[in-house]
Amino acid sequence: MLSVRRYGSLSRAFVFLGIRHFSFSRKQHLPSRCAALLPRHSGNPFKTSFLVFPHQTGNSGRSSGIRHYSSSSAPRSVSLDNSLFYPSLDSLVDLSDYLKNGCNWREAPSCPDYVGPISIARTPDGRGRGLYVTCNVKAGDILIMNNAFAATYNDVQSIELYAKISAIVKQSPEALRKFYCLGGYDYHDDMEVPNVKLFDSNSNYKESNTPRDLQFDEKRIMHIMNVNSFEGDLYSTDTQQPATRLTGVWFLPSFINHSCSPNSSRLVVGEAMFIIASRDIAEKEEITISYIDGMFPLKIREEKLAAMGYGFHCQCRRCEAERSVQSELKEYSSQYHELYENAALEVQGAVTSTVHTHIENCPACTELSAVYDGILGKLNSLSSLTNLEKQWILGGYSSAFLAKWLVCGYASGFSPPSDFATPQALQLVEAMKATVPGMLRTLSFATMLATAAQKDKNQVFALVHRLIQLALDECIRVYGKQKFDVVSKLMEQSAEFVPFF
Ligand SMILES: C[S@@+](CC[C@H](N)C(=O)[O-])C[C@H]1O[C@@H](n2cnc3c(N)ncnc32)[C@H](O)[C@@H]1O
Repeated sequence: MLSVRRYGSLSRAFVFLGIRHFSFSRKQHLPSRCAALLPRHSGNPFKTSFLVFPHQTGNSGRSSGIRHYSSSSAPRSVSLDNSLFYPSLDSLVDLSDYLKNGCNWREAPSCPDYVGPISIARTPDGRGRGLYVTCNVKAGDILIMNNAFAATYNDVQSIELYAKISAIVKQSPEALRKFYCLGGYDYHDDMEVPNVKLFDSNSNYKESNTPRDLQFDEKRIMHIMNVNSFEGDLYSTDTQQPATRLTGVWFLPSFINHSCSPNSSRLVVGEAMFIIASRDIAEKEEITISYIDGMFPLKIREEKLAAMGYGFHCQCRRCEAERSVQSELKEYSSQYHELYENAALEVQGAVTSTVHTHIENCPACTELSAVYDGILGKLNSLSSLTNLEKQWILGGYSSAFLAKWLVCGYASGFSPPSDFATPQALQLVEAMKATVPGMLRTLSFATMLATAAQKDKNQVFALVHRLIQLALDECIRVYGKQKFDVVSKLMEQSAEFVPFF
């Protein structure tokens, strides 16, 4: 079955095909969500037999930005960066079978707790405490594997979660002590910075000055739970089964602050949360995750964060850069805002329909595509922004491109492929990776493009190669470094996911 979720008052439809992957975010406490089931699409035309990798000889064609490829400049043979495939997790836990078999949460392996090179420290700018890396780490490195302190299933109101937490902390002063370390009560007053080892079950760390006589305080516990819980959907490989919603509190991930251009991603395996570096992170840099789906323009991101009830105004570099040109982008931002929901419904219709939907019947997708072209032109003319800042803004408008691209793709059965794997599409993959790395949506888009491009013998080789590299690279940012056969299977599976929702 294809499950469709409507997202609170914004009525945004979220469609997942394949029912294999999960989405996981900070728990949203304000609007309630309901789930509905729709008939399953008769088949995914994007799913194809998977990529043949180019010969691994000669020079790498890896390039750093948005490029135009001409057949004369295209290298005829390339090598792939083998470091993308090395398994660094093997000694801790082997996720290979779980990942290759479609991430069925009911078959998730048990994962040990693991605390990587991290420390907790106060942020310099009033965001409370944060997590920092204590050495340079590489994209794909696992920073944390943390089993849930408490977790519940399909517990929309978190009533069971509260009961579970209460029972644990009433029984164990140690658990109460750790729980009270999380922010959420008397928040900005003399907030303690606990030693990270307190949360490392593999450490013998003992506190020298353990606070005494901590009292069970219902309000405080509820508040901490609300500020720190995550929720998301888990899927089984039985496509008739609706998603199961997991809600829980994980200690160390609770110290991670939000950024709209984060450097880490989350992966949930059973009840264990993995925090994976989704970029290279330098020693002493703060670890950040996105509490929301960050692939939206500023105004929508602000709305989403406000809806979560945290009450903070994001001042990350991406938000500040976008605010600095808000007046120049206003027209596009408002049009995007107006059109997005209808475009989402049109894409949803195209994906679920058993007959091909034509783009002429999708006015919102068509108009949104013009908004994308407009924003692209505007960004090119803005000299006050760096290339990276432009990519951040473009990444936020990615759905404006993807809506029409997907409808046309579904209508044509993805033929001829050269129509779809264009330098402009590649440019967007690069922007999405630069904006929120480690997103399944980007992996899926890059994989579809690479698969399509590869089918066309006339396609410029450098473009195909670059797309494959981007997809491989995104795969380790979503799932951590895995063996080559696992990465290959994950990429194949990712093509079943609709890269829009
Ligand atoms: C899950 S906690 C993160 C850890 C928290 N800083 C602490 O010291 O416990 C979420 C809270 O951190 C703060 N926070 C997280 N990201 C922020 C950001 N980008 N800007 C301002 N405050 C932020 C907000 O107060 C939010 O309610």
